[in-house]
Amino acid sequence: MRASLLQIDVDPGESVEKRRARVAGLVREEAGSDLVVLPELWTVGAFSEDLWQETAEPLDGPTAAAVSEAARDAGVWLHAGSIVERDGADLYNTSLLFSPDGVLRASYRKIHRFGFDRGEAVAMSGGDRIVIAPLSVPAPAGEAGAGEAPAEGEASAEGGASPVLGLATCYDLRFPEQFRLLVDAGAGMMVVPAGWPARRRGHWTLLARARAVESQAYVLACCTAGTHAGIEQAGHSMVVDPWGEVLAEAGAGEQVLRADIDPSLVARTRADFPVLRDRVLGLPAPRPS
Ligand SMILES: O=C(O)CCC(=O)C(=O)O
Repeated sequence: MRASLLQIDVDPGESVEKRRARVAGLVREEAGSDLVVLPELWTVGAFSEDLWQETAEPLDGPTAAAVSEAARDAGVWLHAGSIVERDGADLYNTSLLFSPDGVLRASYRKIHRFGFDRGEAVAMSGGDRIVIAPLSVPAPAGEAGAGEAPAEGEASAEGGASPVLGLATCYDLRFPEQFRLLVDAGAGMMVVPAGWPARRRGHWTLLARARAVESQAYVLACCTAGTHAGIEQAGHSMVVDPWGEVLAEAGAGEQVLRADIDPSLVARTRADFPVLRDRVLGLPAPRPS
């Protein structure tokens, strides 16, 4: 299957409305891809907290409307990055996943809020549940044949695939326990939209690979580019395979990053090098010495 990561420049000189329309156009240009991924808070910026209240929207707000239409026009699965979601008095950093018919199939509220005692950590509420979402990707033209439904995460008898996505957002990448829960829930392809600062780019690329190796899963890590609210963004979106190999890596600026992915590699890696099987769970706490 083909994945396209859209590393969007969140330029403060471009209005939210203009960027929404521009990005919807970029999604349409990815017709032929199977999964398109957008970064975290690409409409307003992951550090533009002064804009969050006025631009917050419900799950069926203007951003969802624009990108679901684009997903339908392009016929792609779309992980639309995240929006500032308003739910009553609360704001959440919420990711949205649309199927190729434009229907919202999953949403995920970022669990770990960044900023310590500032920014997102105080302005937003945190999610309280992990989210996985199965995808079904058709076989490329000419490879279709009669067959059974595919096992999760594996190639189907029709030549299609049904990877299970595990959803996480930016700062979540620092918390391996969340990824272990996603693995246990059946995920084999972690999708991580981000607005990660350039100052810690080394952590971003290292942690994306670490989560792939320890989860024996694909990691699709899609960051923003440019500078907003005075914070230069890391860019360097990556597609990492279950062995930790970087299949594709973007530069620092706005870019469309494409990679061909074989979802069946997840099951094969886990069978050939079955490290997840050797986990020792439920160890007692250390005794005081
Ligand atoms: O963990 C980091 O260094 C960056 C996290 C971040 O920028 C975010 O979650 O928005």
